[in-house]
Amino acid sequence: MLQLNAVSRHFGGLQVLQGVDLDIPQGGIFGLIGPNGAGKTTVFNLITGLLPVTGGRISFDGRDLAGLKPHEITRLGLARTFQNIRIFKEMSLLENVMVGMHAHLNYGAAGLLLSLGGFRAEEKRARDRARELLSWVKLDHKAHDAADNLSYGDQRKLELARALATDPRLLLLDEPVAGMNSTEKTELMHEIENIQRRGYTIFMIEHDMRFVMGLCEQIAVLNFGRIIAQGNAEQIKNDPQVIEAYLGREEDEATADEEGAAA
Ligand SMILES: Nc1ncnc2c1ncn2[C@@H]1O[C@H](COP(=O)(O)OP(=O)(O)OP(=O)(O)O)[C@@H](O)[C@H]1O
Repeated sequence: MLQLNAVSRHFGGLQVLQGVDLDIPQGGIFGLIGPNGAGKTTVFNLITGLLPVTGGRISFDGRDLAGLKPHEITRLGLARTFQNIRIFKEMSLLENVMVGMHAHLNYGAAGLLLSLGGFRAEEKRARDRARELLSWVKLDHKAHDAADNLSYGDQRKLELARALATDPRLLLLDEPVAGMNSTEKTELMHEIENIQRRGYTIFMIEHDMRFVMGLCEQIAVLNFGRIIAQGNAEQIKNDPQVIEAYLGREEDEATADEEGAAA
């Protein structure tokens, strides 16, 4: 569904991605992991058109995305959430999701929110759909609350509902469980599985190993801008290069923390 072929990106002299090949198959849940600064968010920024590639090719359903603007890529059926939450805190949850829909309606978000007369029928459809999407992440009972009042975990879920509002076929999630407690993580795991069962393809970046390993059928590992391994959870856990580059580093940090605490 989504293919990256020999993709590279540099920022001045800093080579952040080199020869990245990825193939995200339709219908699955695919994970991208790697140490801090490996280049994961840059991969999403290139896919969604926020940054141009400096080499290689990205295609979605066989269509080259080069030169397309972010909103044009969204219209092709590709949506994302961000590592840093980007919701409108002064708006209700329902309004936040409805704003996400405006790319697919015939008039702008402002008209939608002001309930301009001739748009009532379409507005009702949008509202019903927004409420349905909120129910997918178990937030429909808070539809009229201000987004500002949500816990951090619920704000992440709201972002997910808003991304779904653009009617994507592929959903990119950038660290969906960052800041969530373990109950929230378990709930989100089920909600993402249900979203996948509804026919969506999911591609996520996530640091939480239990979450990634529990949810993703395929996982790719990025280290210093290169894909060093790809496989299922079992293969990734046992890959010596991954252990060295990623899991090993965590153990080093844990050991250092223990030593620090003991000192
Ligand atoms: N717009 C930019 N300009 C300059 N350097 C950038 C830019 N975006 C990212 N970088 C650099 O590229 C490298 C990779 O960053 P990126 O955010 O893609 O990593 P990441 O794997 O997502 O990290 P993390 O897990 O910490 O979020 C970092 O060294 C970062 O400083």
